[in-house]
Amino acid sequence: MEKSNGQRVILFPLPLQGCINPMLQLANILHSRGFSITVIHTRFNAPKASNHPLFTFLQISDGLSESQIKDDPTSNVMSLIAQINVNAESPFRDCLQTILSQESERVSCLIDDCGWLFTQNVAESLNLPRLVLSTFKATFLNAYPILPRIRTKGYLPVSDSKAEDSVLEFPPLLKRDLPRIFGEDGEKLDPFLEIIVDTTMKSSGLLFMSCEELEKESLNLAKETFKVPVFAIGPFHSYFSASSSSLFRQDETCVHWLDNQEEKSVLYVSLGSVVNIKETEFLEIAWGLSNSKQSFLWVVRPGLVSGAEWIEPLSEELVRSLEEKGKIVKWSPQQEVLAHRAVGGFLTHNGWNSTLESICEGVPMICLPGGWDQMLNARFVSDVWRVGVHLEGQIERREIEKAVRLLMLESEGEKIRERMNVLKDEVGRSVKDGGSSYRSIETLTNHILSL
Ligand SMILES: O=c1ccn([C@@H]2O[C@H](COP(=O)(O)OP(=O)(O)O[C@H]3O[C@H](CO)[C@@H](O)[C@H](O)[C@H]3O)[C@@H](O)[C@H]2O)c(=O)[nH]1
Repeated sequence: MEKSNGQRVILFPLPLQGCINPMLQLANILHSRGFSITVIHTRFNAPKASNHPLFTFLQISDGLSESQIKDDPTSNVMSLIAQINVNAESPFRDCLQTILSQESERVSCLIDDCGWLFTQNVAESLNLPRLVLSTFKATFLNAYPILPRIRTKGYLPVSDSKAEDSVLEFPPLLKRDLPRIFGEDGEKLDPFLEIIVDTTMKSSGLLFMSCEELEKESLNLAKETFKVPVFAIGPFHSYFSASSSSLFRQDETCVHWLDNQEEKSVLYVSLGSVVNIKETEFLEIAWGLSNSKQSFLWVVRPGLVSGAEWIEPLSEELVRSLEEKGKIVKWSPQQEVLAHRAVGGFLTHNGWNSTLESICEGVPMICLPGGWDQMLNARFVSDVWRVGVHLEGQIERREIEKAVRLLMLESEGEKIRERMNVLKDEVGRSVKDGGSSYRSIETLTNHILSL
């Protein structure tokens, strides 16, 4: 850490793994620039304070009952976040007020997730500047003001003949991606989107875990759309690993298992912390992996398969065949896995963190997005950067086997890998001394000090 600058920043992540990881990376970045850090967090999905001894952690009530928390909370993330957004406002205000009245250091600002709906009002009422962290790609947040229009424009439902058409308002999205962005009750999103756009425009700045090398135009557009200073400060994964903020116990045995595998021979498979799949889809993935005859490390998060505790839908015969070439774990130290010399591909749901981590480690992808921003990230991976193969939603054993073999064995896979190495180097330069994100962090530091 640089010498303390005598100022404190308060951070407030949304209680989801994909939002906690970038917020704690931001905490590390700011701490290295001399800021003291306080993290306010809910009881649900509380980060492990003991992994971050340099920061102060304060827990507030989220108003969720024990049964709500036990009852697979990821099964409806939207409704969960909506509830916490109501329940946590008053405890958050009390907590912030107490910090401001007791803190000996100057509190320069609050930085919280764009998914919090009440924080801008609370911060304003306490005269505290607020900055917003988007844990999505800038291109996706830029679409928030126009998503309601796209939904009602007549693109939905999407006919087969139009599925491959581009969504002109939202490139590089294809019309076939839209149903999985809006889900069944897309109109319910509108009020949230409106509040997020409004509160972001009232904020003192907008941060992205991204860099100019990945999305210069979108970052410029974000400045125009939200009319606030924009800082692209990532991806800092190689400096501050996301592993330290893992909410689940990471199975370290998979790293020892990887140690015994050949260079770039293993496909890593993980669908992140939120996506749920049907049992039939789970079995298709299992057969696809088994039939591909490639080695794999597969994260099956308890709760991933709807209606199942873990891997019980797999027959003994299928487990035996899977174990010949692969290993299944409940949760992995993902960054360490992606950085391992034995890993040669990543079958992913394209959450923004997983997508960035894969790029940082130069691992080409097979895209199986579940919904929301993942649809857009997957299009960038397959159609724009061309560093992955898109399954186009076909969770079907032959398609999976074909994609795995293409990526891991064929010359087309080799070309994808070469492009990924180029992208990895470009993105890697952004966070090095003098790179675009490095400079953006300097500007951000000065901005915070000037608030
Ligand atoms: O076995 C595992 C699997 C994942 N991870 C980590 O968990 C995070 C997962 O984040 P992400 O890839 O973004 O996926 P989600 O957990 O699904 O993230 C949610 O939040 C993201 C950021 O807002 C969005 O991009 C996603 O669509 C949304 O589902 C990453 O840092 C991974 O390294 C592990 O440590 N071990």
